[in-house]
Amino acid sequence: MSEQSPPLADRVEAQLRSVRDPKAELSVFQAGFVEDIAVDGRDVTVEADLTALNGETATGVVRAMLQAVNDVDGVESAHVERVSPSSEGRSTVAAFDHVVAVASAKGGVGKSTVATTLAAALAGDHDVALFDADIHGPNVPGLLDISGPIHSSEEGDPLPVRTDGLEVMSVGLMEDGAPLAWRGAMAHDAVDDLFTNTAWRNDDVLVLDLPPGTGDVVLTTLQEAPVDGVVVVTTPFHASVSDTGRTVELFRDNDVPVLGAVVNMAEYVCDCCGEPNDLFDGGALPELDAPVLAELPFSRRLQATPTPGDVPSVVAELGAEVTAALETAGEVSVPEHAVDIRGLPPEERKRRVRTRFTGLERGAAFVVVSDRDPTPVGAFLGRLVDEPREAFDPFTVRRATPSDWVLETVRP
Ligand SMILES: Nc1ncnc2c1ncn2[C@@H]1O[C@H](COP(=O)(O)OP(=O)(O)OP(=O)(O)O)[C@@H](O)[C@H]1O
Repeated sequence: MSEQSPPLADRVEAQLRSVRDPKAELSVFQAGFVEDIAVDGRDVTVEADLTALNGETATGVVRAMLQAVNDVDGVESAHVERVSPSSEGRSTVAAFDHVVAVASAKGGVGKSTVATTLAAALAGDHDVALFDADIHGPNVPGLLDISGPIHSSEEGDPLPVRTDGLEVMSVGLMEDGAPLAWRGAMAHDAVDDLFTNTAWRNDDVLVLDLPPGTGDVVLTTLQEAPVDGVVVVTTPFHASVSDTGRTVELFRDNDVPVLGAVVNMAEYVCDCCGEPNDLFDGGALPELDAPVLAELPFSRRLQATPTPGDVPSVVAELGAEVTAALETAGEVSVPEHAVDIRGLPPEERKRRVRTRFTGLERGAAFVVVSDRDPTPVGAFLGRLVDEPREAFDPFTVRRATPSDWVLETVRP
């Protein structure tokens, strides 16, 4: 605060405490909006960072602040200057403890609804950020009832919009609605730029709302970002579940761990009689090779703007399931007979593989768990038993987590 005229500055500050953040019911100080109060004679300038508020709300808060300052005895002129915060102390994607992506095989199944309500559920216990990577249909701002523009920090980094402690970034927050007109590389570069440079303050969990489908943008994002796992959203409709099954397979083939599935619009509970009704009459559904994390009903409550930390119980349960899945997503279950060479020096890796493999009977299963791609181990195994690589059948290598690979074969 300025050193000039402390008594007037104190009175201005006291008066400003009556101005509230209309969304959070906090004073503008508690909400962290007031950066500085400068008093020059009878002129007062309040510096305020209102980047967390949408345009209309911010204008209302500025008006209320001006009114409050003007009401203070001794003030001749009042000004409110909007300032940008600094990126200092903020982090980028790499800083998050967990990154969870929400995907769907097709559009319109409720992917963005699941992403936003999941973020709101997790926000009860964590500092959560939500990134809307859906270039052509960025629905997240609408679902959360927030709007842009996106502000930049003093360093020029894009700042997320804050709503009840949840941080949100979306191309849909850009002022002129440009994303809808973007195509291909331009759109991809814009999202990439936002994804890489957004200066987050929250750093526990980042929820990523992916575009629908399994196009290049989706796969590249999943492979480039430090994603712990994906939640896939489907409706309980035969074709939707089959498509989702293929999506799960594709993610696994591309080394993306799948945390589980959300079956959305599972049933509709009648407002009048409370009777649950199926919305889709598809008979028996195909098996999904992923655990079902939640079955969400079709409900008007799920169409309403979610409140971070205060979500319907079915969504809170989804949050708990995802939290539990994230805890184990970084772990790979090592079969008892596997050779675990993670973290070992090169010579020790070779020694363990040699000892175990040469001790096996023909036809016995052999499994290696490694912290790097163990494909070259195939040639080493061949030399050990003087067999060509083709003699190893089956021979599979899969990336079980972002940092664990599993090699499975049989001694020829
Ligand atoms: N469980 C539900 N109960 C009631 N309405 C729902 C539910 N899930 C989704 N909706 C509604 O369905 C519409 C589409 O949902 P949403 O935008 O989440 O789908 P999406 O899969 O993200 O779509 P897109 O493919 O456009 O990204 C929205 O109006 C949303 O409010």
